[in-house]
Amino acid sequence: MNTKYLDLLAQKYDSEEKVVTEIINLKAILNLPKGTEHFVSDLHGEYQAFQHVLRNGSGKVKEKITDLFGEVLSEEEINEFATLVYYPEEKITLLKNAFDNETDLNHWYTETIERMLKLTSYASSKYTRSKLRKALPTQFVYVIEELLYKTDNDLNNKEHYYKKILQQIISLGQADKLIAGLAYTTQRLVVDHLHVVGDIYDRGPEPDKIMETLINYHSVDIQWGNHDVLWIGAFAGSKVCLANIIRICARYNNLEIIEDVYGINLRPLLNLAEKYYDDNPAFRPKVQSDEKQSSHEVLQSTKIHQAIAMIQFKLESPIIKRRSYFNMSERLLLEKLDYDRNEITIHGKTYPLENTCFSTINPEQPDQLLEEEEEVMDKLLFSVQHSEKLARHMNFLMKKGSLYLKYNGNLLIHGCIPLDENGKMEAMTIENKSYAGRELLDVFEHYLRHAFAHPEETDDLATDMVWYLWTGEYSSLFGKREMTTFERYFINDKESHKEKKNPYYHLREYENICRNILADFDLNPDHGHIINGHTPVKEISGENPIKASGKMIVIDGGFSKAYQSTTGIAGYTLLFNSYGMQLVAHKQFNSKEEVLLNGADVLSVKRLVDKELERKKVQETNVGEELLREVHILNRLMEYRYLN
Ligand SMILES: O=P(O)(O)OC[C@H]1O[C@](O)(COP(=O)(O)O)[C@@H](O)[C@@H]1O
Ligand SMILES: [Mn+2]
Repeated sequence: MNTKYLDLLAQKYDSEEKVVTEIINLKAILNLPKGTEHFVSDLHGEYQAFQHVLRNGSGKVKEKITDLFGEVLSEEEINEFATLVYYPEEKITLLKNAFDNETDLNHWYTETIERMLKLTSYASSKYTRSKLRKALPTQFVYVIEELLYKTDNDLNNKEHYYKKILQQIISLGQADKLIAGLAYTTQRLVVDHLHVVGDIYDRGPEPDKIMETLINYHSVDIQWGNHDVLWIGAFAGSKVCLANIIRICARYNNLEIIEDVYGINLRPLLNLAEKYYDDNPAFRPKVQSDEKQSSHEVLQSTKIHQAIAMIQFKLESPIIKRRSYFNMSERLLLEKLDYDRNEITIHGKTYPLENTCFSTINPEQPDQLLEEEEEVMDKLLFSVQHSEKLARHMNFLMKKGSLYLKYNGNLLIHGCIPLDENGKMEAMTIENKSYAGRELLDVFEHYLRHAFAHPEETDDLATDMVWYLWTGEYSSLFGKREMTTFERYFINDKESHKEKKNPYYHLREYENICRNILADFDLNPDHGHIINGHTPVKEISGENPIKASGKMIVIDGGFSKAYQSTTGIAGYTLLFNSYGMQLVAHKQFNSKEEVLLNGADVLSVKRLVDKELERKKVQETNVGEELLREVHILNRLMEYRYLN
């Protein structure tokens, strides 16, 4: 090892004692039980529901409360206490209003703080003291540690002292803050690390708030979903991705995200939309917002929706033409369209067109943008690339995100590994080289990162490739043969709307298929699992989220309200702690207010996916490997510096 490096390290560990202490500390950590990983996916802008799942740790918080107080508290009291841990500020306000004298309130404070301390202590029992300290509210660290680490012996001698501390906290008006601080500490301790298996953006109203939550979260990684790369693509300079995100926002009545949240000026687009489009039932927003929306506003969205959809279709053409290996010529729909007869032939079948809005199309050159359309897109792209908030969110997605992740022996991926009917990994030829499986995903990620690093390039291969990830047949994020957006707007026959899934989606039921995939990623097929999001699990029709004898777990969180009627539940999340994996099914989340008032928890069944024969320790994890490397280096430092 480079002695320069060791000299540098010696500046931090400038005495034998310091090195020894750190080695002992790290080795001890290696023997602690592994921390709990929490997996969620397909959040789709549903910030409130996501918050709830984070705050209750997919049921772990209540489980700990029940372990501790199951004998002494009634179910109702447990629910109430759990709600206090989830939403401390709001719940304290509600509860406080119910007291009519100070003595009762103070009694409640004392009892609650004592319970909270017990809970924090229990939730931290598998961590080091130093880790707990980092999770404590900074202004109370000293006080809490005094209260937490009292032993029975201390109690004999210092009972009065402890009582005094509590009384002081209450009389100084600090009790609310302390309770809330302990509640958040517990939430944080219950989940050590969060995995977001894709699709933070689109459909729901508050993806930006989810991003803020993730930015502030103590430990997280993200596997990009197809919707996330669409946003990354837009920011990286892809106009067709940009047209798509605006189209989806218009479709789901979420244009405020573009305009108010990210500060992107939609005025030029609106002007264009007002000029060329009128009402059109196929383009009215799919979801009406809760607040009363004026019919004028709905009409505006409907017009914008058409304007941006037509721009999108036009922008697809040149990419399909310049990238023959995308194999998408069947999608050159504007050119196949018979404008006189108002019909189109797709895959050999001719369909009449409904609800058309082709007033900006020149049938001779259907993919040509009007000058005005071009101008609008230039302005939009400028605005997108200069949104400070969007830049922050996209940078975070890039920093914490990847197309797939190998973590503690498992493979996390939003969509799929493209397979043929025989289970062989499908190869895609890019610039005369062919790639499949892990190699293909690595190439995709390489292009995506390149596109992001070069936002000024709008028509290069890397930028086109981001769009391919959204919609191409060999995309590991899309996982379908083609996207029938055009058909769903303009063709009545539902047969034409079907999107054929990659064979992966039926082959992933088989254990040998999953084993092959794990092996392709250099993971141990005996121990590893594949964890997918992307496709809602239709519990209603008996679909099992655990497939291939437990090798495959599909956790589409089902947060998206628009999809809940097809799944029958709100969705699944996954927990992986030292004892094994648990799949948690969530019932529909209605509102925070309902939880606050009725203590109703949305959680239900748990299914054991895998039970560790022996409790898994930190040393068997990714983090453990890191720590072992550190120990190795410190040992070298010890020999080099202090043992000679
Ligand atoms: O429900 P909508 O808005 O029509 O969207 C459907 C489109 O969304 C997709 O399902 C992709 O989104 P998901 O990743 O959430 O499945 C496309 O395959 C499909 O064309
Ligand atoms: Mn998806």
